[in-house]
Amino acid sequence: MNETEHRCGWVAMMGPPNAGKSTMLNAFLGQKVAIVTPKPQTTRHQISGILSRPDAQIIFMDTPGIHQLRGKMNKILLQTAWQAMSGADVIMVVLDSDLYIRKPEFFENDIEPLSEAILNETRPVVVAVNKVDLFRDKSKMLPFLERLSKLWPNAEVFPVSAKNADGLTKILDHIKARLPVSPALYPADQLSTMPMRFMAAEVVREKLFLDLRQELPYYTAVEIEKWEDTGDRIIVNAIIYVARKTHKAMVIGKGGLTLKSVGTAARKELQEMTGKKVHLELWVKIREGWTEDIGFLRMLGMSS
Ligand SMILES: Nc1nc2c(ncn2[C@@H]2O[C@H](COP(=O)(O)OP(=O)(O)OP(=O)(O)O)[C@@H](O)[C@H]2O)c(=O)[nH]1
Repeated sequence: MNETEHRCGWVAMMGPPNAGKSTMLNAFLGQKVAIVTPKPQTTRHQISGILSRPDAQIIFMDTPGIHQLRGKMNKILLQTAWQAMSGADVIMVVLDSDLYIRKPEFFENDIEPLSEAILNETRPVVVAVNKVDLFRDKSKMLPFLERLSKLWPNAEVFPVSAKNADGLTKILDHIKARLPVSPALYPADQLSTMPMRFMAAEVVREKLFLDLRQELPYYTAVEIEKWEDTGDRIIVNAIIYVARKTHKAMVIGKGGLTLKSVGTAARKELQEMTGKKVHLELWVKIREGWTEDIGFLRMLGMSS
């Protein structure tokens, strides 16, 4: 192949919480690099997933959902998303078509923070209208697709299902053609720029989100205190931070059952990811008001 034809660049995946950005990133890569839960706003970090093909390397930045919530942590999450956008060659907006077709009145408010920035964008913009698997009658989507093309005439719109990996090849081909001609920035076998230690914290956090009820998971954070690879075994100590005393009891659960279930699920997944036996110890610590503590949020890697 002609070396000069190789393309490489950055794609920022933007959009409201719960649109399916993380699911789509994992589907593009055919492997899990971002956590997925049914709860909105689980992505706290900018996760880079790297897709390497003989003729191109696409580096995806999965961003925390763009929304209008308050609080220091949310402010930092928003900054992360805007930062990703500023460094991208292609902007990709992911939207939950099911939500906006059922509740069109939500659309304007949800995309308000993005709307003008996208309209004024001079770089290529791709809109992935996700979750189309939820429609048997695809004609129901037409008014929403029309609304989008009027709102952002500069964008290319693609109906897709991240869950069924439907329509993703078309988007990838479209993106690839719009990246700068450049050699690959990362080795072809590297899937993410995030170290395994970080992935481990994300896996524990995903299991907390899946096991805990209501708002509680939003007030938990995970720090990997120890990550020791002994060759055939990995020893991991993780601290789960909670914001209140009562939360600690809930995370541990009756007779320690909740924490045990989180630990078992996380250990299994880490074993699959690393191909090694994993010994995982979880500790729960109270750190009151951590979501408003900038120094602590930085320590967790939530701010650059
Ligand atoms: N039916 C259907 N569900 C999907 C699809 N893509 C994602 N989901 C579901 O939507 C929910 C949110 O998916 P995520 O991938 O975590 O969404 P996100 O945009 O990364 O969410 P944030 O962390 O809030 O930014 C999960 O329950 C997914 O299983 C899809 O194509 N079809």
